[in-house]
Amino acid sequence: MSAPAVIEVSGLTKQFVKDDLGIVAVRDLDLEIAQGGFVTVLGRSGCGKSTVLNLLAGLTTPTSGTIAYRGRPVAGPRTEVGYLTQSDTLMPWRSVHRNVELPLEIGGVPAQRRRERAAELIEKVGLQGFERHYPRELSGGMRRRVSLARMLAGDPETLLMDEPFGALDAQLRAELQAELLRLWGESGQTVVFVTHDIEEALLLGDRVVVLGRVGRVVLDRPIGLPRPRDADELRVDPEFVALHRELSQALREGAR
Ligand SMILES: Nc1ncnc2c1ncn2[C@@H]1O[C@H](COP(=O)(O)OP(=O)(O)OP(=O)(O)O)[C@@H](O)[C@H]1O
Repeated sequence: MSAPAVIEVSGLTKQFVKDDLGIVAVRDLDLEIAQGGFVTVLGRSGCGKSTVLNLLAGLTTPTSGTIAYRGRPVAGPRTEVGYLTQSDTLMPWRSVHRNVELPLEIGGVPAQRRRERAAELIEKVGLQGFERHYPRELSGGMRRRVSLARMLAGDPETLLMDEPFGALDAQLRAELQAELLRLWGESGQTVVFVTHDIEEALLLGDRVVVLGRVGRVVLDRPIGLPRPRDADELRVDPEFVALHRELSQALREGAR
């Protein structure tokens, strides 16, 4: 039996108004995200990926269409859903440690447990030694990692991630991808991961949804590559090469 849908999107349209002109960012999108899946959403810049995630997170409302989370209409942000946005949302007046602790503080977790959990997560994202630094004292990549740790601190059942590793160097990206997969494998969390990188989409996802202009689904296919997936080995794997070609073709088609 297939896993129940956590997110169900139907006929989703989002139009922005700028200088009296309507800009359609997403038109008539249908999408179901099954519980426990790792879905990568692949698309070129401007195709509406962030808009879709903002809508799924309940940060903006659809112009038309519906979004349901576990069968209930999405009416705003919810604690079960963690969202790692493209832009930096760390609190500048809080140290790394205090930023990571924030969701635990909001959740009423006692101070001692909070400290331990935050320390664990800071280590996981490779930032031990920087606990007392402030966001302005960190590189862009380090700030992304703090944001990742903060999101994980809330222990959300669903993770929405908008190009979380795009700004990182290749080595660190590979390490955090592996860490994310490990966490996902252990937790049964549902992940919707936006990227414009074909290789990343294939390394991570058990399903890839390719979006074209205005969020049109150009391709939606399961990825059966065995795990763990090693980038160096995959690059010479005929199945991976064929998938890479298929996604590349879909991206081109989506741009039309
Ligand atoms: N607040 C807004 N007001 C007006 N137009 C917007 C707004 N947000 C997004 N858009 C427009 O909607 C379209 C989709 O933008 P979106 O940020 O969702 O794309 P994206 O696929 O995430 O791009 P990227 O990969 O570059 O982040 C773009 O044409 C963008 O200009």
